[in-house]
Amino acid sequence: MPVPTGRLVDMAIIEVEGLVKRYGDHTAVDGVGFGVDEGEIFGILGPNGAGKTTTVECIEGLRTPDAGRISVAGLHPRDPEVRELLGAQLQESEQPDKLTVGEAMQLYSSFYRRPADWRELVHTLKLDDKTDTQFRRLSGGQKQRLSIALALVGNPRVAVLDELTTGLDPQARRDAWGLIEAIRDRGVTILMVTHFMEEAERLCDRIAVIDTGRVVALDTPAGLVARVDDRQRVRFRPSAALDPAVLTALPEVDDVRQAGGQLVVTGTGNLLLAVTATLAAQGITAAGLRVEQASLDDAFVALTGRPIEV
Ligand SMILES: Nc1ncnc2c1ncn2[C@@H]1O[C@H](COP(=O)(O)OP(=O)(O)OP(=O)(O)O)[C@@H](O)[C@H]1O
Repeated sequence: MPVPTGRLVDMAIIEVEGLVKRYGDHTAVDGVGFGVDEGEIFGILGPNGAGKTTTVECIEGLRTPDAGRISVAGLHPRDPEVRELLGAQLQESEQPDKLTVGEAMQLYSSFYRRPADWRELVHTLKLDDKTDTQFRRLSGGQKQRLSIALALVGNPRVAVLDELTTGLDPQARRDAWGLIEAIRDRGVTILMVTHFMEEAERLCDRIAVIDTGRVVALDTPAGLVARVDDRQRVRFRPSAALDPAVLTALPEVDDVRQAGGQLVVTGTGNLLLAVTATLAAQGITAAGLRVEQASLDDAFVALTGRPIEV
């Protein structure tokens, strides 16, 4: 009898097939499927309300799917063993106000058979000097770091991070990215939910783009961008007010966005010529005109028909 091969059989630590979850009449997750390989950082990227959190909550065993199949290391999400091998950082992870960092770490350690050394984790997450600090006195970045430490205290094989960097300032976000990479380097597989393109592009080995409850693409960041390789972006400051409809009417143009005082026009073909000719016909000059290559943002627009909204 042939031995089954292929990534899903050999390597996927999380397998999701045909996942459906409804809330009343609303189908929040509509047939989602993907496999997460051991050791990778796998991103679920999509706009607000796309069904990302619902998907990961089903994987974490927190919600019961209406249809489909999920396995975590070959186990059902509700299998008690999954609690030992999957560490979840929840989107809004609050702790009792008066609980200190050290108390929270000790409490969560007690839930697991083989907990990590919590003091070492606190050190890795740069919370050493906060072990006696109450939760309510932590900054936003410190609370986020504590939530990662709590997700890792059970020594999981898989960490699920949901919108970990939302609400953080740019420096704290970059620090969190470094931490996520450090966690992966410890051999932990990471499933992360994000709606930040830059974050997905920088961290993820592969990304499932989810829109209105469906996976619209699954690829490496470079693979997603390559799908829209012929796409370009023209950026400029118009010398006078310009109705974006004049540009969106052009066959070369897919999207026009205002970014500060600039217009950002995305499209294909001879986009630059089409835009500059239209501006000239309107008697408008374009200051600081730049042409840029496709990015993950463009791939997202191409895949979903609209920019991601944060
Ligand atoms: N408990 C619930 N009851 C009813 N509707 C819900 C519930 N949880 C989520 N929804 C709806 O299901 C859809 C998907 O929500 P979900 O939180 O999974 O999306 P998301 O992609 O994670 O978005 P966000 O980034 O805003 O968290 C949304 O329309 C949301 O309003």
